[in-house]
Amino acid sequence: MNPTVLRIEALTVRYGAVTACAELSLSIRQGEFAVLLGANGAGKTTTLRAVSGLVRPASGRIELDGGDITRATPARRTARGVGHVPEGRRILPEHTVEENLLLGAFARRRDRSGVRASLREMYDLFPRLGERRTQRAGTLSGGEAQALAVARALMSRPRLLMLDEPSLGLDPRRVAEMFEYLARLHREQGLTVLLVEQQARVALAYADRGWVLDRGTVALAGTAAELAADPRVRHAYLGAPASADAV
Ligand SMILES: Nc1ncnc2c1ncn2[C@@H]1O[C@H](COP(=O)(O)OP(=O)(O)OP(=O)(O)O)[C@@H](O)[C@H]1O
Repeated sequence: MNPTVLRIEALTVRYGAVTACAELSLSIRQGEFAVLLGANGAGKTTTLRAVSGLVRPASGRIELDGGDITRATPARRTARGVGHVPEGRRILPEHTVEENLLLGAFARRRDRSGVRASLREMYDLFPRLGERRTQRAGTLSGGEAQALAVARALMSRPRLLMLDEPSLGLDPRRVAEMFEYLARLHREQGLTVLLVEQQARVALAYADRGWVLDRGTVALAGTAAELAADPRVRHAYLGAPASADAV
């Protein structure tokens, strides 16, 4: 069995009086493609933010490759292999495509030849970014901007790539392309992926397994096939009528 890349133990995160994660525990093994599902406000985004160090947990523990990162700075976590594509992409519109990519490799900046090689890899993977490398990122289309956000996270050579709603604002064809691309990275490079996605059908088609969060805690866990067949998931996230599940 592959080693555990990410372990979250009894994570509690509060925003004032709101408890966003309530003793949440889950773990992901190397090379898994995992998905977090759940209604709005279930705590999915907060879980990713806690792993990348953007929110401070009230209690609990987060481990990466067996090492405690609960109190590490976000930069330290990036250097240790946490890649995060936040909701809304957060690319720098005034900077060029290439400058955005180089920012993703900031922790590796001394390895100039390695960074150059990664840039070439990204332009091979996303030829449109190569064509536009001297263009301001603000001029990219929605699909290209999403590709840039993913490529920027990959420039840090993450052990774990977390993506928050990567399908947001993309048309169905681009969503399929992006998932195909992630699946290829996962298959060919063994990249470990943790995805938050509202489009449960497409996410479960690509993921190995997942969790459904409810009020900050894991309500259901299973393989992607088990979740896709579960009446509660089918009804709440896959658009199946409740009556069809009653039999
Ligand atoms: N910055 C914040 N300040 C106060 N409350 C917040 C903040 N961010 C999130 N929350 C609250 O924490 C809870 C969990 O939110 P979170 O964004 O993690 O859920 P989510 O499952 O990602 O939902 P969505 O799909 O809507 O992004 C919600 O009740 C939300 O209103």
